[in-house]
Amino acid sequence: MVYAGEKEVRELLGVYFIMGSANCLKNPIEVLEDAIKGGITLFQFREKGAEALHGDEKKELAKSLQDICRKHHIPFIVNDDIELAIELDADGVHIGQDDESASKVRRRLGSNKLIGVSAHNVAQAKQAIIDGADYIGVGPIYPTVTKLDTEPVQGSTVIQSILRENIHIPIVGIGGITEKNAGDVIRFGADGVSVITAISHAPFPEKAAKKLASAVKIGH
Ligand SMILES: Cc1ncc(COP(=O)(O)OP(=O)(O)O)c(N)n1
Ligand SMILES: Cc1ncsc1CCOP(=O)(O)O
Ligand SMILES: [Mg+2]
Repeated sequence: MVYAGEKEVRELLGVYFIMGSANCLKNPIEVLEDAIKGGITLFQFREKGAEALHGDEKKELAKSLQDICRKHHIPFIVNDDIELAIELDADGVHIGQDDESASKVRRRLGSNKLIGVSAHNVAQAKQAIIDGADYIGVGPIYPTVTKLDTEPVQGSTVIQSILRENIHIPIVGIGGITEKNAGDVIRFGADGVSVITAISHAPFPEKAAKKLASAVKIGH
């Protein structure tokens, strides 16, 4: 998939669903299919944590989820695992400050893949641009129980300081985002919201994704 540019990336970030097998209360394939029906715009495969799959099992799940994404024209992003992303010809990767450097990843993936970088302050946002990132993930905006090793909760502060400095890069908020606060995250200045629990733990993931999509639309 080749990305036309920044406007398209901002639109793709709208409702960015992140999931691995450990996050799901039911079959991840069903969860993803429901989330797509509900209107997610981007998907990240994040197979992480004590219960996560490894090796061939991880790859097989990734391929099944990628097939569903392809069928519905939803870009498929891989978290952390650059080798897997290259092997599957994924649409992109998301990396954090402790992962492989974004500039190296850009050189490895070439110019037509989407690269997201986690940024926790203005300096990291500026560096992400220099390194060739297409978007930054900023968070945790609210308290989250999904990731234990996070930076302190930021609320609106980091997004607003990035915007105040006129740093120009698509931004997605992450951490503790629900249908109730998603609109606020957009009003802080984010282009979209990324969620794990709000969709993967919802009794009806399709409904949850629909409500998030509508909150994001209203927030804009
Ligand atoms: C969209 C998005 N934003 C931030 C993150 C977090 O990445 P990272 O800091 O590398 O932490 P892990 O997800 O790897 O535990 C993300 N995955 N996606
Ligand atoms: C991966 C990640 N990075 C910062 S917070 C977070 C977890 C977000 O999960 P949830 O939407 O369940 O709070
Ligand atoms: Mg990471």
